[in-house]
Amino acid sequence: MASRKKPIVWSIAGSDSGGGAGIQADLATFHNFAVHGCTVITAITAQNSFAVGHVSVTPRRTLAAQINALDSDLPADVIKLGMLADEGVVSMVAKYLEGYIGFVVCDPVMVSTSGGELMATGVCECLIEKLLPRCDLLTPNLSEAEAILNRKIKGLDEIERAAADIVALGARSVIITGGHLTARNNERHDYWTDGIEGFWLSGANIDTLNTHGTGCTFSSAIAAAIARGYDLRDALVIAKAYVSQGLRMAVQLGGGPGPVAHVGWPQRLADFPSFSRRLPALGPRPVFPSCDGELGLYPVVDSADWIARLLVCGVKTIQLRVKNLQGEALRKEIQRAVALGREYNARVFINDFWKIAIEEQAYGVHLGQEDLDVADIAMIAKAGLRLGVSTHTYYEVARAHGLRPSYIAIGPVYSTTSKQMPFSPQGVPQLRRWVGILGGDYTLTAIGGIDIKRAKEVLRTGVRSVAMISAITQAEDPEAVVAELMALHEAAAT
Ligand SMILES: Cc1ncc(COP(=O)(O)OP(=O)(O)O)c(N)n1
Ligand SMILES: Cc1ncsc1CCOP(=O)(O)O
Repeated sequence: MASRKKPIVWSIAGSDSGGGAGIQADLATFHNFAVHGCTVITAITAQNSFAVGHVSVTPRRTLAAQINALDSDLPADVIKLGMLADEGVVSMVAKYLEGYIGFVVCDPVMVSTSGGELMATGVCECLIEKLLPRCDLLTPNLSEAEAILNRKIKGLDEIERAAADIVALGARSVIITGGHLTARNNERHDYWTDGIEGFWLSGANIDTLNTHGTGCTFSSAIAAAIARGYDLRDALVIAKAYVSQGLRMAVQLGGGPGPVAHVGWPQRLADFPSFSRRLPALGPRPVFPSCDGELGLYPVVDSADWIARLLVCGVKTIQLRVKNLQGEALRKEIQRAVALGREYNARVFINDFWKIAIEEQAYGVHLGQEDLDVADIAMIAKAGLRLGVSTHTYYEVARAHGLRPSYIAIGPVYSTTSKQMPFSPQGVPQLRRWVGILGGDYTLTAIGGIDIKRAKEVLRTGVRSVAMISAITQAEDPEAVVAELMALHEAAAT
């Protein structure tokens, strides 16, 4: 028998006869994420787009039989919890989870979009006491967060406190979704925290009445992405993009709010959220100048001598990436690099040292994700420097997108020996996907393990720039390699 490769996700939730939410939305989502969905149906609801007419909670024996049937044959990689209806269901699920070691996402479903009660009174306390401590992630909307905390949350400014308080009740982490909170800068903002770290995901404010199944779809998309091996932060970004896409494409099917659409992996940048550590300020973001066209071949080198050597060859984009100089020696190296850039009319980016780059009026700076924690981004923009940002994952792209930089670097495409990397190579298919999502809005460059042979396949993805260290700096004849690489870039551009 073939071994199983497809991850299994269970949905323990209620059936929505209208097909827009509950188990039905979860299975549609699992299908789009190419995971196998198993179901434990906690209740049968008779509902349409107007109202929940009837709720029949699954008898205990039937509930237990479903769990046992799956547990013995189709064990879950991830479990998603939705409508848990009453205390008996919550208790039985909590008991099962005591022995379960996988990831648990809980959407604390309380009220349907049409206003119908989906959780009996008093069950919330039971959920907090018995289930919260076993939830890796809770995904309440505003009213669910208020019910859990038993207090009103008065707006975006109170969300961080509320999320921390929910974590203090026992959940490992929480994301409060912002669909019912006021929009800011025409975006909706979700906040995640595990009580130590926190971040905001801000996505387009989509004006639609067809929001039925949003919470179910969001939580099941997170569960599916985790089962597919994504880190939680990536899973949140992907799931938010999936829901935004679903809201944008949703159509009204009955007389009331229509269901969120389930139309595959998100593809459009407009659906992707941006990621930021703080709630985005009101008003416009800092603006960075463009790179004046495609970057082309982009050597990353560790000295001004290398810059001089490669600019003579006609290279038009280059980065000074110095790791072993400081003080006056560092400043002198940067000054020389900037002067060479002016002399050869080339784009010289300075890695890491953004303050000196500003003082020396460099063409641009390149920052990694850790640098973003400490750099004064507004100051770089105000000084008129270009900004390039490294990205390795979905959430890092979401973070870069929040800054609207001059270019985004995507890597590592292949494994690299030039830098210790906590990330697996993204591969050419994922690079192609990034080109599809980002290419219309951002100047891009691909980096990591690329040599002449690989550059051909990398350029075939549509990316118009390849950044490299070792293939150039460790070549026997760097000038010849650069000439060949520049020719490849030119051919790809025509
Ligand atoms: C074009 C380009 N892409 C990525 C990087 C990596 O930058 P960073 O993440 O800051 O890591 P270090 O270069 O500092 O090791 C880069 N330098 N250039
Ligand atoms: C700095 C950096 N960031 C992502 S991959 C990488 C190293 C690229 O070096 P090489 O081209 O030698 O693989």
